[in-house]
Amino acid sequence: MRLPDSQVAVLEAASATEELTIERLSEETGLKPETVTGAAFDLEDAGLVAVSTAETVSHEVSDEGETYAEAGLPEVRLYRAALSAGADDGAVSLGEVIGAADLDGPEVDIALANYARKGYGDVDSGEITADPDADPDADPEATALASLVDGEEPRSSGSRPQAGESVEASDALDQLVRRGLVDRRERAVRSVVLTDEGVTALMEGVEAAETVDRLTPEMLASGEWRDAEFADYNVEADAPAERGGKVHILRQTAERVKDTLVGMGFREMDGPHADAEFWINDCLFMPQDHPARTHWDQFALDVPPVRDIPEDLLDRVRSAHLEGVGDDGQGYHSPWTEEVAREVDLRGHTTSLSMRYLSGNEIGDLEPPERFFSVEKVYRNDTLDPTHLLEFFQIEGWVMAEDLSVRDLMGTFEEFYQQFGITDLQFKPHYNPYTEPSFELFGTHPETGELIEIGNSGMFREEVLRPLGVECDVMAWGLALERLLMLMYGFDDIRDVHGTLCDLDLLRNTEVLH
Ligand SMILES: N[C@@H](Cc1ccccc1)C(=O)O
Repeated sequence: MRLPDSQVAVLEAASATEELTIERLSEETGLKPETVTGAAFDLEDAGLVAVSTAETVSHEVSDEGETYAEAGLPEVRLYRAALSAGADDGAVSLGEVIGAADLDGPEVDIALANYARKGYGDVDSGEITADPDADPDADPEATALASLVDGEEPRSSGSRPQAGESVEASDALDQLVRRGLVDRRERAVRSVVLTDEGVTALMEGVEAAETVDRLTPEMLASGEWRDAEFADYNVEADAPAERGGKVHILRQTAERVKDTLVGMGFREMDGPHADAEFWINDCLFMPQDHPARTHWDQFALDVPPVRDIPEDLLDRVRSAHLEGVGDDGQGYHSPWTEEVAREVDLRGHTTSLSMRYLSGNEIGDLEPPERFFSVEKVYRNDTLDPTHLLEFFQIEGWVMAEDLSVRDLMGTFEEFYQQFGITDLQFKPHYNPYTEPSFELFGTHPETGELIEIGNSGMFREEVLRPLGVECDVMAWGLALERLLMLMYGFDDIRDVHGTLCDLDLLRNTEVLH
């Protein structure tokens, strides 16, 4: 890494374990404090050091304070002289004592102003008395002044006493400030510590760039700027990354899927997430004792049963289950009750929406040709693993037309997936209670090369279509949006995009192209 000299010097002088003040770094680098501060902030911008600021108060003895520290405070000198003159026994002449104390000019007023205040004695009508119990050696102001002159800070901050410091010492210091014997300075002390990145940079090696990256007041003052070679302004330098909010890639891809299907002439379906088992299962000719209907697979809700199921449709579906459809149709020889049909589950697939639309229940009776889709959430009580969550987005779709064949179904998938760059679809014969024939769809994972199941499909059977009142053919499917995403972006664990384990970099950096 190449950095301007001052930054290299500060980086090398800084510690990873101890915060060093600008002053200390200035001593160590031989650079001016302002230069160190500027370099420290630049290094902080680059993430190599952290700069912290503490407000501190310091005290400095003024010239007058220095004089008194040496000669004694005027009031103390007055007291000693008064004692020598016997003022502890009775009032003596003030003039004499002042002369003996060697006070002149303003010192006289200062001595008199502080003498009585500090309990050394009284001054009245040209005479002075001294309190024999007063102890000039213990004068708090003199003590505080002496320790400041010795370079000790009697206290560290503020005008209030700090822990471990007497009120007396704090008051004494305030008095000294008020008397102009001590100057109080409040300032911000900045400290610098290396960050992990800074340590890494040092280990990898930093070099001083020969060029100057900024004009400083010192360079202007010294004329050094005339010979300096200035670094080019680097418009490609890394700027701090700004991350705004972003629509989740799953949502973005869902939108793209919707656009694609709309482009293929489909209309969107909409409907309840919690629905009657009737729409989720019974219309689909799933026997009421079908394993996927148990609560192991679908989430059952403990809510009142659904009432508004069209009676005639209910009768036709019941009859399909019990007696079958058509002259040689066979129903299931298993029990079927309306109570079960009216129970409410979280939908395990959005084929419930297809049933609602195909039955004419949503937007009235439909005439072929028709195409509908939805990209919506479904819920299953699956065991969590890299390809299963308790909920996922299903791309539901169907085409209603005269004389449809499996070729139409395959051709539709090829056209759809091609728009997402997936051209190696494989079809496997499958079984669904509601479609015949049925196919599972597979795609190859771009990273692992594994075949991944991406959907399920088929031609709805008579037992489904006749009770719904549909006379022509309907081909249909349910595809997993998350699996499509896996093939598009190459991640191999669904939990990378969903939930607490999600891969934030993947979510931040993946571009969904429309
Ligand atoms: N409902 C099926 C998908 C599907 C829909 C329509 C016809 C065929 C299959 C599933 O969830 O897997």
